[in-house]
Amino acid sequence: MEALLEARALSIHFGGLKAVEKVDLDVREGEIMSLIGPNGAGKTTFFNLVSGFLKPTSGTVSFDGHDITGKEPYETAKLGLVRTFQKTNIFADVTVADSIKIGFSQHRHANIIDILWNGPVSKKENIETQKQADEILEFCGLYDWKNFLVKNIPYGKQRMLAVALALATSPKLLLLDEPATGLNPAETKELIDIILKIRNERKITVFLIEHNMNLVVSISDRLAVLCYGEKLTEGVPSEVAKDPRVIEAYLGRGFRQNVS
Ligand SMILES: Nc1ncnc2c1ncn2[C@@H]1O[C@H](COP(=O)(O)OP(=O)(O)OP(=O)(O)O)[C@@H](O)[C@H]1O
Repeated sequence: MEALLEARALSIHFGGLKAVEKVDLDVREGEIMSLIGPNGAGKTTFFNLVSGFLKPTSGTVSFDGHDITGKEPYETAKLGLVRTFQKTNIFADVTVADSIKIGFSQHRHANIIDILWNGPVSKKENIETQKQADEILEFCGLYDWKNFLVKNIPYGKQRMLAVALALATSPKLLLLDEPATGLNPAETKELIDIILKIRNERKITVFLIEHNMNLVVSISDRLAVLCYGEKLTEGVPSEVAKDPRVIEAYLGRGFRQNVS
């Protein structure tokens, strides 16, 4: 499998703090890869670096054959690298259906006159957008909530909406930052099924940060482990779980029990 995302010697220092230090990491096309590590290990900072929300102190990032080092988030998103955030950052006062339609708007071809007068290109696109929006809502288990205001749907559904919004942009690589945070067991199970479908049916590569070890181990093809900004190791979950350095990093956090 080819690497879709390649970080090489990627570093960022905040004053004296080496938040990410010389990390080499590949995410291969078609895989589900997880980035794990104790609190403060540098996981979110690493996501911010590869998605353009932070500029590296040194090192490079390439995505789908493009050097994206230091590029802005909208530029990486245009190339197909799209992320969600730990906290939901979605519009609260629009309906679920409308927020998804906003996600599709970047793909429209109708010009402004055509849109204002609902001309033939706009009409066709509206029908198409409606169809695609319904399909994504169905895919993410949100169809029954489509006419609710975002602020009135359960928290777990808001988290799924963030995933649906990212999917609406047709990404090649989806970065999910702690998608299971705050979800109950039933919602977590639903999330696992949806992540697997995103990769298996939509063929989208998934790279996630997650503290829920049962989730990580059950869906990931490979794991990379960060600790104090450095990559400790990477590999298939069963191997990583046996690595003494990983056990040491997680000592007292129940990592081994969760994966055996
Ligand atoms: N903008 C910033 N300025 C200064 N320090 C920062 C900044 N962003 C992150 N840090 C520090 O960098 C380190 C790594 O933080 P980061 O949030 O990436 O860790 P994490 O592995 O995602 O942690 P968690 O699992 O708790 O979310 C922490 O010590 C954090 O305080």
